[in-house]
Amino acid sequence: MNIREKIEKLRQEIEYHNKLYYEQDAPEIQDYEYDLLMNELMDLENKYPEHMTSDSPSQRVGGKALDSFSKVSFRRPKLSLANGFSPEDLRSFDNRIRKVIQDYEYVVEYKFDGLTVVLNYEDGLFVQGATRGNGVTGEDVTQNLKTIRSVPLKLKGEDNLEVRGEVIMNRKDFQKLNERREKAQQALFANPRNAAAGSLRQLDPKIAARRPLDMYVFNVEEIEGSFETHHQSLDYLSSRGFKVSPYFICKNIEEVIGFCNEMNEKRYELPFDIDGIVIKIDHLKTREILGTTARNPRWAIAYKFPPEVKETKLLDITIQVGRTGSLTPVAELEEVQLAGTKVSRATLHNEDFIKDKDIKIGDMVLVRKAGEIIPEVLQVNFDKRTGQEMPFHMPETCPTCKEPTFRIEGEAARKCVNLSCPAQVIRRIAHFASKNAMNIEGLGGSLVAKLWEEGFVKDPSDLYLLYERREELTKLEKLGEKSVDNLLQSIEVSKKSSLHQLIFALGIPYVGEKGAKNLAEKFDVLDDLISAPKEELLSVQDIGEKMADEIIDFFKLESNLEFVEKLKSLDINMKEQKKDTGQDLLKGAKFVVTGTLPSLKRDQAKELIEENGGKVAGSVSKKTNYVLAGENPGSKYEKAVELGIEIITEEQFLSMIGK
Ligand SMILES: NC(=O)c1ccc[n+]([C@@H]2O[C@H](COP(=O)([O-])OP(=O)(O)OC[C@H]3O[C@@H](n4cnc5c(N)ncnc54)[C@H](O)[C@@H]3O)[C@@H](O)[C@H]2O)c1
Ligand SMILES: [Zn+2]
Repeated sequence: MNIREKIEKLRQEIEYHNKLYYEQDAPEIQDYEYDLLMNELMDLENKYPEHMTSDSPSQRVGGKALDSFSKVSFRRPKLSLANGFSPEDLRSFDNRIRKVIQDYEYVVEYKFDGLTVVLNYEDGLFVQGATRGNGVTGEDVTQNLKTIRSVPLKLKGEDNLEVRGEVIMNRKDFQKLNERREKAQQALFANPRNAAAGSLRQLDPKIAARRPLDMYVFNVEEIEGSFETHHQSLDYLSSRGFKVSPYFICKNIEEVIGFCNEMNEKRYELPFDIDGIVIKIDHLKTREILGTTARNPRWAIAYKFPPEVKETKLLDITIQVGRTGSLTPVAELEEVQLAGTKVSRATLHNEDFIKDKDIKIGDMVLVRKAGEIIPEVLQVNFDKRTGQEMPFHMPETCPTCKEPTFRIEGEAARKCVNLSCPAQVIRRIAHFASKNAMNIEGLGGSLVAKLWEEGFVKDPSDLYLLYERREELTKLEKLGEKSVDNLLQSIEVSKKSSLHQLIFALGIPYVGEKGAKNLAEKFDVLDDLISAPKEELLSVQDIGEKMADEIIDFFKLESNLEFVEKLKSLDINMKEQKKDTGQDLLKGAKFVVTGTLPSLKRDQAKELIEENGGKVAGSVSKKTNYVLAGENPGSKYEKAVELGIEIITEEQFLSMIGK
């Protein structure tokens, strides 16, 4: 790979994670790992400025504002902060400032791990609040913000001002919310930050109102009148009724570093998550002298805490059998507090990992919270070896079904290939019922295990016969009449799930949610997928060799085909319900809506476009077919003229769709 390709690959990887984090509030990797990727990119771009592009993720802030919300344009861009990861980083930040000025003080604040919002007040009344979006355009979440008790609706005073702050969820509230969701068998939030972001960006304010959100303000963005220092402005906000970020004044960078180290130890004593400390120049005139780059102010830096690592004893290694039969070794640990929660188990990935790291039972090991929920063992502390530790070997037979296990050439995992292995069957059924698969509410792992143990289900298709045994079910421990009826009801409803849900539910190895969607787009009925030759599979978006082979192997198995036939006989939907888009008058046409239309609200115009099979984009590009423009259309209009894209009025638009 040459440098340009390497940079491009990093950018794509970062864009992928940006989408998950900013648009879906569901990251796959830990922030720390993301920050490492971003740093690598910025280093390469610094070293090879000839490969710098203005659309690189290193040059932009945040994600994109979703179309489902009204947009808010900011008068001044909402910048991000430069990051530092070590005392050295902080000292070089300080040196850069010292080259320009010599006399200054720092204010340090917690770096709240939540979602940035910008609030506007007119004559002391809260009028509008928005997420940061991409820093230039945010999402209007005023209604949801109004449900947060720490957001003052009326200030003590009739100010016109704009403030910036962070919406967060306190850790205790987060735990309670997840407990409730677990009971209701709903997907859990990975951490308080995602829970806060997901809640604030709910389309239904009633749902947002039920989520325990909190907010801290940390900056005055605009105000009539002026302050000398940042900390005075915070005191002022406090006097106006805002809940303001606590701050501490530091005389020099060594004091700052001391504070960062102290807070790194004590961060979990706070009721909310912080992911670092923000260090800012206090004097506002000094800030002006230092100025900003495209992305960050030069007068501030965010010190990010390293992920917490703890040492503990590895008591034992047990084996978990997954849905596809993979055996995963699990570390059973002496309980430790890690990242604010109690941890007593961690993943050891596979047998190569254990061998490479020379991990033995009885070792003292270092553990870290990786990914989002599951902690991992990093390494052994060899200094503490006593010689009493026991080597570990993966079992030759499956711990659940006792059948022999195998390791396939080129794969890391040892597998139990017995398709009727109870551990696998239970996990397969739970997967089949899960939210993004057939979405059978109320049917989680523990209930599936119980149904299996009591002989109610042997494979997922048996779920659809449960109604015949309603009486028996109501006698099961902890399952009253009401919950049995609810369960049967949601099983019935699940029969109508879309084809892509069904494909995902089948649990074909490597075919995730996205793959299933792409497949369902290409093959309208399941039988077409089953009989598709490899070339045809390869022509589907994002389906590569490996996935194509897995799909073919899956449908080669007689038992899988029988399973599909059984589902058919039970009346399970096998077709993709294409959204009924009326007459498809605008099929595939890409629209951008701009300006104030004479009669339609922007959302209404969007709805009409989509109902008729068209697509709506937020910005004008070469791919745009029509720009629907009203009064005061602004820069999108100019762009359309520049690119020679057809500009239409509301009247013309309405006649296109026959109205
Ligand atoms: N895990 C992932 O996949 C993924 C993907 C994208 C981004 N991220 C994470 O998102 C972050 C990047 O987002 P970012 O652009 O918001 O930058 P940032 O987190 O590096 O820092 C800037 C933000 O800090 C916030 N902040 C909190 N307390 C503050 C205070 N007291 N004063 C000033 N600002 C304060 C503000 O919202 C500000 O926008 C990184 O932490 C990154 O790791 C993670
Ligand atoms: Zn087994």
